[in-house]
Amino acid sequence: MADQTPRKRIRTRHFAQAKADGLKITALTSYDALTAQIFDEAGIDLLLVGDSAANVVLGYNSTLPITTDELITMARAVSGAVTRSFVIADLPFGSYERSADQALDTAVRFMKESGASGVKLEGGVRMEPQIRRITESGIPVCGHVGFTPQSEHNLGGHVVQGRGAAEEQLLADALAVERAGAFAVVIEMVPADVAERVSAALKIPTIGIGAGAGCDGQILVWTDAFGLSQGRTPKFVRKYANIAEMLRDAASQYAEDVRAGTYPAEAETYDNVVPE
Ligand SMILES: Nc1nc(=O)c2c([nH]1)NC[C@@H]1CN(c3ccc(C(=O)N[C@@H](CCC(=O)O)C(=O)O)cc3)CN21
Ligand SMILES: CC(C)C(=O)C(=O)O
Ligand SMILES: [Mg+2]
Repeated sequence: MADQTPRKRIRTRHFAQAKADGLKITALTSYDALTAQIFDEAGIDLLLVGDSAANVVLGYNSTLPITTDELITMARAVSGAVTRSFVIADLPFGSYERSADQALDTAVRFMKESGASGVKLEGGVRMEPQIRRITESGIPVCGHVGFTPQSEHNLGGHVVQGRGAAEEQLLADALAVERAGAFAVVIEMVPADVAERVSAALKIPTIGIGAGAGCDGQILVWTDAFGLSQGRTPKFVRKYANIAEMLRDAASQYAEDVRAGTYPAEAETYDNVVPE
């Protein structure tokens, strides 16, 4: 979608317009002000303060433990750092499943306390009441269907969704998200032909992750795409940089200079002249 030319703040209507015009939507996760400002300057349309922060920031092995308070702090940092990107935050596991009321309470907290422009939650048909209640309260919602990491124990691990007979359920889930009023939907780890069919069937844009090029946009966890995540990354990740190597080299160079006494040099030191 839109190159960097218009610096006007992105709104939900721009995502609808992008789909109508056949312009791809660009999205990345962000968890702090430093990366948010850089991705905003780079022209990324949508920044997701994902519960993947549980994995890539906090070092947990699933997204389940991260809390609403923790994500709100990160969402506030990201929201405050952008001038153009549309910022949404994940509703964490346990903060919306019980009822539409619970979901609205959590979504309202994000809007009041973080300055994000919307929220994302996982689930299709089963989350229709939640999505409807939040959108009817004036809060943009992004859905998330296919592989939904908060349900990984129920899904039996990181497993591709929507294959074979499961294709119809996936389509039903995506249609439910649209019917409930969402402005977009993330489709995760689904065969490319299935995601393409869902994208064609929906009026709202689809944002794929491991769902092929037929989606209306793409999202990746930034630490995966730019080489900061440790260990093996999912098959769908393309590595655009090796930030981990750059940081390691910079840190060991610094340590070497300190040990050698070559840092700090005189120019990096204060003299003892009392100012007038
Ligand atoms: N760093 C990170 N990247 C992500 O894309 C991501 C997260 N964290 N946390 C939340 C969810 C979980 N997701 C994941 C996590 C693992 C696989 C994965 O390991 N996939 C394997 C195949 C399945 C397996 O063998 O476990 C793959 O090679 O694609 C995929 C998506 C996507 N999201
Ligand atoms: C992978 C994306 C879609 C996500 O939900 C996250 O980063 O938490
Ligand atoms: Mg998430």
